[in-house]
Amino acid sequence: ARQSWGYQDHNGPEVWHELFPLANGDRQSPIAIKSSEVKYDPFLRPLSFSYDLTSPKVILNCGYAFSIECDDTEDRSVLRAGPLKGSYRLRQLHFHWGPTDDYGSEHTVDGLEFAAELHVVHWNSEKYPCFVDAAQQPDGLAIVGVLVKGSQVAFTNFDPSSLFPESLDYWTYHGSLTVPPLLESVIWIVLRQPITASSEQLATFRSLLCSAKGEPACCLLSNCRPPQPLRNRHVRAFFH
Ligand SMILES: CCOC(=O)CCc1ccc(S(N)(=O)=O)cc1
Ligand SMILES: [Zn+2]
Repeated sequence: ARQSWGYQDHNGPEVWHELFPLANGDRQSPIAIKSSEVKYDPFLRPLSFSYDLTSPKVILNCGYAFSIECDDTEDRSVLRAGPLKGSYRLRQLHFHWGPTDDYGSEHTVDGLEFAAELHVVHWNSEKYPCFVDAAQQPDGLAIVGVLVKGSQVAFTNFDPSSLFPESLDYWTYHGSLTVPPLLESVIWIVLRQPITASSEQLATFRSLLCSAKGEPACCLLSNCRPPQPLRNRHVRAFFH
């Protein structure tokens, strides 16, 4: 089916509310993180993850990005601890980027926009039977956001933690999917330290097509949603 929404003027983030009223919800993502306004929470624990190299199955164009889809029929690749209660099962990972290396991340830090952003998506497999059910619940999903800045980088394996920076310091807040259906079911864990990608890698992101087969080729030059109102939310920091 043709995508009802996208990132162009006629179907982009500014008009998503017409089809998805949750766009104006009270826990939307991404947000602009202001490090002076975050609050250190001593009860937050370090992140704990264990990823099985055989979990990733396919890489595909999901319309709003390219995503690496994982086998989530059993608890082989999970994220635990951090701000979470229980364990969250790896579902997929994907990136967001912009039309140039100057911006493209979804979360911003102190007004700083990064070249891109990696999202590693997990669902609460202790409380819910599947991803789609979990995606409807306020504590259903846990997504690790990794900021990507432009430059040279080498990474060689599928293990998502190979894309994590050396420091696992993070901010956390309650938010939503950043693309329709914009479900407000996400506990966001945004790592403070960015990773790096080369300009060529970022240009390759932009070569992904958002047009359907047989249609004139149209490149997905940008797939980042701007920051949304914080409303009545606090961002907590794992680090001082
Ligand atoms: C219930 C069906 O919902 C989906 O398929 C959503 C998939 C989906 C997962 C995560 C994200 S993000 N950018 O917030 O990490 C967006 C979309
Ligand atoms: Zn995403």
